[in-house]
Amino acid sequence: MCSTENYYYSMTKELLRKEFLLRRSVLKTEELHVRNRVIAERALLHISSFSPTSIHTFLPQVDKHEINTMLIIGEIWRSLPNIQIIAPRVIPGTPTMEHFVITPETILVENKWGIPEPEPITSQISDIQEIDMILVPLLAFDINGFRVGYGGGFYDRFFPQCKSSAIKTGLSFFDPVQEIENLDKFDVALDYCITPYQTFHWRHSIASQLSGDQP
Ligand SMILES: Nc1nc2c(c(=O)[nH]1)N(C=O)[C@@H](CNc1ccc(C(=O)N[C@@H](CCC(=O)O)C(=O)O)cc1)CN2
Ligand SMILES: Nc1ncnc2c1ncn2[C@@H]1O[C@H](COP(=O)(O)OP(=O)(O)OP(=O)(O)O)[C@@H](O)[C@H]1O
Repeated sequence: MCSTENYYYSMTKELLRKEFLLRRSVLKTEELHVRNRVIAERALLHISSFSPTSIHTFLPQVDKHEINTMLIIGEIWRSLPNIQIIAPRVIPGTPTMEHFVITPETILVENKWGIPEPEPITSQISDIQEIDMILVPLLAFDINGFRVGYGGGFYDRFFPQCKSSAIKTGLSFFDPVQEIENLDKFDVALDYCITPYQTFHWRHSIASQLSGDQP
């Protein structure tokens, strides 16, 4: 796919949230379908290239036009069954997530924002130190790998709990912006970001871009 939507500007997190929530909300069903499919294909190639044993992923709010990670999860369950999938649950009233192993049998319940989460009593709690790769939700990201989410700070609290070798891979329907103006000391940069157009890579803090065909 080719992008005609490059954003060469610098904005605050608050403005980026508004702008990219809007851009996401106006994507038509067919466009969402195509972008989701291409991102899932790229993500599966990316995953295969690292042979992780354990992947953490958000569970999507598809009606809010989040990236449909169920396409990725379903394919892993079908063709890479040895990979353990872990999904988060927000501990109500806190800025913290807990994390559960999910299988096709896992009972999911919606939290107060409508986000599907593993039911905590019947699901198996996971060991965060086992996670090899994290598929990270975002609204916008910049060319240095910093991201903007819904503003809860959940992922910036979660990343330092993970082992340092865990690969943080963002998923985005859109290209990066030039700069997020108001980063703070808690912001943790991504290692990779997969868009429908290319896979960005910042491992070892060298901002580089892989060509479109590479995982
Ligand atoms: N699918 C999914 N799961 C995820 C995340 C995500 O981005 N996507 N999160 C990523 O961190 C965490 C949830 N983060 C959230 C942070 C703030 C608000 C929030 O403040 N919501 C507003 C309403 C937002 C709206 O619907 O426009 C509110 O409660 O007023 C919601 C979720 C954990 N699980
Ligand atoms: N590890 C942390 N310890 C304390 N405060 C934190 C930490 N991480 C983030 N915060 C604070 O949480 C608030 C929200 O952070 P930010 O705006 O970066 O959220 P976000 O990355 O958009 O949200 P999310 O990670 O949930 O998608 C900010 O005030 C930030 O300083």
